[in-house]
Amino acid sequence: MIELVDIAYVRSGAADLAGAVRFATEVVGLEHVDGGEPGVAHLRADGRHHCLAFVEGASGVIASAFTVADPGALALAETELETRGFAVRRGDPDEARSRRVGEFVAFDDPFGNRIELVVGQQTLARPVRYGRGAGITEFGHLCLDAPDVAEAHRFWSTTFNARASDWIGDAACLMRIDEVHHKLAVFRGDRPGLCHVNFQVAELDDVFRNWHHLQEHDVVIEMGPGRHPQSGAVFLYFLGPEGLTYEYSYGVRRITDEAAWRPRYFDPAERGSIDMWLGPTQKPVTQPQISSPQLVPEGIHP
Ligand SMILES: CC(C)c1ccc(C(=O)O)c(O)c1O
Ligand SMILES: [Fe+2]
Repeated sequence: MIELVDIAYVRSGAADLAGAVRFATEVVGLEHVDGGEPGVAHLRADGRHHCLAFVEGASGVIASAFTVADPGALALAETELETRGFAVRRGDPDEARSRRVGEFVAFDDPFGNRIELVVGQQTLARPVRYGRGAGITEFGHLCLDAPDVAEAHRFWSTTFNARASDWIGDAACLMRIDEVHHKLAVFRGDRPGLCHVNFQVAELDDVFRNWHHLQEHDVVIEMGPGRHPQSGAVFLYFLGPEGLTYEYSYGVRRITDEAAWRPRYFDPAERGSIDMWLGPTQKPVTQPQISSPQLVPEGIHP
């Protein structure tokens, strides 16, 4: 079994790179870390060098990345995935540099979501220079689409150390890799893609201040403010450029007594199963996976 230590980043294609960066900084509140790399923009939320990278090109998610402990663990993960029949590709040094990691490997999950496993993700020592005072404290979780959520859970919990924290019937599974209620979620969707990226905020007030800010900037609010009964977090989902859905949330549960926790099964048909405040709910817009069937380096897709 491969041990995921943390989430690392999401890498997304942006047809309008400047527009995607403007939104991520001025509206969402992330920092643009100027790496002097033409066509690539890195956005920072916490100690990580970046948790979101936009790459100029077709819109769509390129990869979602997780950290493993060290180069030895990465080599073992590579072998383990190959043994399980996955095609695995080692990133080359230029690609690793662009991701600000020491090494990485890429593979597709059984549903076609491109996943990268990384080691040596760069940390920046200086405080984050947030684009605005949204109250962001950290990159909270990422949510992928898959047509069969139970099968996705089986994959993530047998190949990796992900554990189901809660289920929303066959519509979604929220999985933890540490004490945080979930750092990975899977939502039922016909095609592979990124359902949303989540940023935690410091205070309940931040969620509501951000709600007003988004409305003043004519941003499409997809859901919320509301409260998820699963993590207990107060949430707000909104749609950014390039079809990327962002979520702010405050107050996510921590599961500190691992042995005592039992996943709960919420009925998606019950009003309140997604929002305890009974607001209107809908599936967030998914950013489709850019198809790269051959696991070849970026830029040389046939
Ligand atoms: C609607 C999605 C899958 C969802 C459900 C619950 C939580 C939570 O408990 O925090 C989320 O963050 C979600 O994204
Ligand atoms: Fe979420």
